[in-house]
Formats: sequence, structure tokens, C-alpha cells
Amino acid sequence: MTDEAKTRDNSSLPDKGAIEAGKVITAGLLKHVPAIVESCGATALFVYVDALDDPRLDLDLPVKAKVFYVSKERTDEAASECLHCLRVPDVPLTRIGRVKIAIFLALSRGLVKHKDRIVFLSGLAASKTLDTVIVTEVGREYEFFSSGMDLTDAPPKVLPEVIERVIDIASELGSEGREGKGVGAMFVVGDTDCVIPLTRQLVLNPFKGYLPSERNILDYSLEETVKELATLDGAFIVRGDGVIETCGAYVRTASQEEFELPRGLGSRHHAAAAITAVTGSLAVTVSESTGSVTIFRAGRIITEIEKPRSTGQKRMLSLIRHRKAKKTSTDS
Ligand SMILES: Nc1ncnc2c1ncn2[C@@H]1O[C@H](COP(=O)(O)OP(=O)(O)OP(=O)(O)O)[C@@H](O)[C@H]1O
Repeated sequence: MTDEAKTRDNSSLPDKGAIEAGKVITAGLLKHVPAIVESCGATALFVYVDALDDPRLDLDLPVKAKVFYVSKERTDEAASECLHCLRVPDVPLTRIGRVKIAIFLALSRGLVKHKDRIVFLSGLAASKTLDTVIVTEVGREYEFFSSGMDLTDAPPKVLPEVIERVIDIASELGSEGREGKGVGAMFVVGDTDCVIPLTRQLVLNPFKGYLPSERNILDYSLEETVKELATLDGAFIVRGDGVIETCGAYVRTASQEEFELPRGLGSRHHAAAAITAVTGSLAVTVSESTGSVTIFRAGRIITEIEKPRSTGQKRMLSLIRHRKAKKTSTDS
């Protein structure tokens, strides 16, 4: 976890009473999980372990399903302690957003498949409470994933870790923007032999002249460069093994009418749908206006991860402080 994220989490640490209440709620929920898994015929149980005090103590569940730990932590210990550990981006996410990303990552790794039934336990990391059970069948309902589409049909030759990395960077851009401003972006991943002829450069390719090993999106030292270049118009074109071919590329696309996208989505999102319709690529967009991250495949939206709304708590606190200060000065 980043220092900034730690500070954010520490600032909202629950008091002792809240932790005790959280433990009671979590224990109550976990008691019923094996029965829920069994009666729903679920084959996988996803648990957001950041909402637990100690996953090893709390999670001794005798379930007849594969158990997946979902966490924001990037540590290697987390991955080695359990075989199925899915890391979601370290940004504020809604409970549903977390479910969507974790299931999508599991799908792209081939750990779950289309029509699998999944039980997802979620909650708030800050309150150390598991308080939500979501049961879903992959591909059945539109709220999570595009319905009727076999999501197991992942783009060929795209490494799952590349998909994970792109979603990470996109989520961070959507959540944090750049220097206080919203940033939009588009990443077209895989099938670059077919994608590149359908693009034209809006600016000179900043990656030109670098060895493939020096421009791989899997290299964490490139993160800041990628985020900075996301402020340019156009798309990143990324090979399935993570090598960035170019950025600032305009995607030449068919007319907008061909794609049934929700109203309000503009040319960036239509370009993403279009390029995935005519190539075997996957596209990930970040909306500059809303911060939402959308994943496209075969001309359709697979899923959209909405940015959680700000609670306005900070603004409220500063207003209260301001009013108190004003009252004190008029009283004296
Ligand atoms: N065909 C394209 N190829 C690459 N980038 C594009 C393309 N069309 C638009 N963009 C990028 O998207 C930006 C925003 O365009 P527009 O507002 O129409 O899209 P949008 O889908 O509404 O996205 P947002 O939600 O970010 O505003 C453009 O400034 C440009 O950088």
C-alpha cells in the first residue's frame, strides 16, 4: 500500500467499539457462508480479506468451493500464502466495482469461467467488517458484466498480468487524475499487428527508439511516464506481452451508429468499441468527465467500474469548523 493510501486508511481507523461490533457482524456473516455457497451451487467464494483483522483466523470455512482472497495489497507474501489471491487496484472502489474487477481478473486468468456461480463477501477495509454477500452468475446479469457474452473468450495472447496492470493504471488515473485534474485515457491491448494499421499518430511516438524491454507496461518504473503521457490525446497501443508500441494514437473507426453504447458516451468510448469489434484486442478507457473505467471486447462493453462518489465529508468538516470559528469570533 502506498504511504498516501496508508495515511488515508489510518485517518479513518475505527475506534475500539466499532472494531468489536465489526467482529460480531463478520462472525455472524461467516457462520452462514458455507450454507449459502452450497444452496446456491456456487463454485467459487471470493473474500475481500482487507476487511478482516486476520484472514487466517477468520477464514476457516469448510466450503465446497474454490476460495479466492481479494486484496489491495501488492505484497508477495499475500500471493504465496494462498494460491488464489487476486489483487484489485489500490484506489477507492465501490463494493460492486471491487466485485467486477476481481471477477474479471479471475476470468482473464482462467480461474473461473462463464456461467460459474460466485459468492462474494465484501465490506469496508477501514471498518474491518465483512458485511455484504453478493451472489452472481458470470455473464447472466448486465449490472456486473455484459450479458449473453462468453467472457471466457479472452483476447488471445494477452498475458493476464498485462490486463491487470492496465486496469491498475486506468483505475488510478480515473481515481486520482493528474495534478488535481481529471484525465481521460484509452489503452488498446493485444492483436497489435491488426490494430496499428487502423491508427495514426497525433504526436510523434514517445516510445520510438527504445528497446522492447525498456517500454514494457509491466515495469513499475514506467508507471509515472505512462500516467503523464495519458494526458496526451489519443490511445496507448500495448502488445499482449506488455510492450508499449505507441501512445498518442488516433484510432480510425467506423461510424458511431454501429455500436449500441449507453447514451452520453463520446468518441473515445466509441473508438474503443470500434477497434475491439474489428480486431482481437481488448480496450480499457478512462473517462475524463466521470473517472469511470470501462472494458471493451468484441465491440461491446464487458464491464464498467464506476468511481465512488465523494462523500463530501471533508467539505462538511471544514464548513463546521468555519461556522464554529465564526461563532467564537462573534461571541467574543
Ligand atoms: N478515435 C479516437 N482515437 C483516440 N482517441 C480518441 C478518439 N476519439 C476521441 N479520443 C480522445 O478522447 C478525448 C475525449 O473525446 P470525447 O469527449 O468525445 O470522448 P468521451 O467518450 O466522451 O470521453 P470522456 O468521458 O473522457 O469525455 C479526445 O480529446 C481524444 O483525446
